[in-house]
Amino acid sequence: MELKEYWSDSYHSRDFKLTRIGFVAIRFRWLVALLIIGIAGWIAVDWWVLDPEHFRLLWKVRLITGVMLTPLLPLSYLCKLNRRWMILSIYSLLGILLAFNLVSLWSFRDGVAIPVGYIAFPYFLLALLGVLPLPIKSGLRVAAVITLAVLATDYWLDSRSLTNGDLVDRIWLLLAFSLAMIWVQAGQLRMLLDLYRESTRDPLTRLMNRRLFVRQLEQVRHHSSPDRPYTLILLDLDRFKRINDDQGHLMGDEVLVSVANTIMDIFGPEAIVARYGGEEFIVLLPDTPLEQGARQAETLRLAVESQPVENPLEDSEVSVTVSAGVVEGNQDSIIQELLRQADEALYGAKSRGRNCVMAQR
Ligand SMILES: Nc1nc2c(ncn2[C@@H]2O[C@H](COP(=O)(O)OP(=O)(O)OP(=O)(O)O)[C@@H](O)[C@H]2O)c(=O)[nH]1
Repeated sequence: MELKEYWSDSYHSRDFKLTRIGFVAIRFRWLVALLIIGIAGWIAVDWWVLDPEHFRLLWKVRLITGVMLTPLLPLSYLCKLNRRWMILSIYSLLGILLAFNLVSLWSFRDGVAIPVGYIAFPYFLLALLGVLPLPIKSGLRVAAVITLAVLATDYWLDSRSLTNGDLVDRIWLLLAFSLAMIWVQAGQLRMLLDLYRESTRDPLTRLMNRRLFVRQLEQVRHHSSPDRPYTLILLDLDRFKRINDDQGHLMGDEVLVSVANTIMDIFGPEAIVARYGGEEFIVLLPDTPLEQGARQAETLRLAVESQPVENPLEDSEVSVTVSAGVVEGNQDSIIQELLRQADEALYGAKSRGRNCVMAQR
């Protein structure tokens, strides 16, 4: 994982962004549910610990806070749909909890000793938010909002008694808890990204796997229009079994990696390339009509044919060729049907003697 991926989600792929938001939504929902139970349940502790006057006010404050948190539960289902809902949900949670913190501390303005549970609440909140897999930039924003709100509350309520020493002590504690929260959040993010990559990448070629490819294809189909079709190219290495049998599986693997690199070089960053199966690759060219896609497939075929792959173990090289089936899709295409047509076109190319491209409408 690169450093910039820890920093901001603008460096994450669209698919991972959606996956992460889905995880945040689930954890957020659990967090809200636990907070509702915890804040309301704490009434029992208050009944035991507080004098009747404070208890009479604070049980109502706790109940109102619990009621205000409740709409966040259905909101968490919307927050898995896009980032804006997620940000709105998290900051609504912060707003409600910081208001709870303000009102409960204000209720002790008469000089009565504040129970430690109330003093520790913002630090407890920072610790809890560590469960969300947020990038550092988002974590810093959350920490800044909590820190500023807590310092403003302290200043407003304690302005007469807040000495420089107190202030430094509180800032130091908030900083320490904020750093711990960001550290845990970054760890969660890393774990999620590692698992995501493991489950969506082919370990040999590092291309995306079929599962992720089909999801990407569905996205491209969804956003295409009749005047902006897309092209699908299904590629299969010719007589690959022979390479494995004659030169060994290690050389077979070398060939697969080499062809994957050639595909990436020829089609460039706009193309969506995946390892579709053992010696099959698939390329999705958004905004590309069939004729243009077929021309690019032919360029690739020539490139693979002209670049023998060197054997890493001995001083020899092996010639490789590919066959390709090319089809065009639009918004109305059924994904499984499109893939079947591409397979049919590829079969046609193999039947014509291999090392050729077959385009099919
Ligand atoms: N080295 C290596 N071989 C693989 C891998 N995945 C699949 N294969 C091999 O790919 C070969 C595919 O062989 P076939 O399906 O018979 O196809 P082919 O020999 O390419 O023949 P045509 O497709 O008809 O041109 C099999 O021998 C598999 O063992 C892999 O990850 N590494």
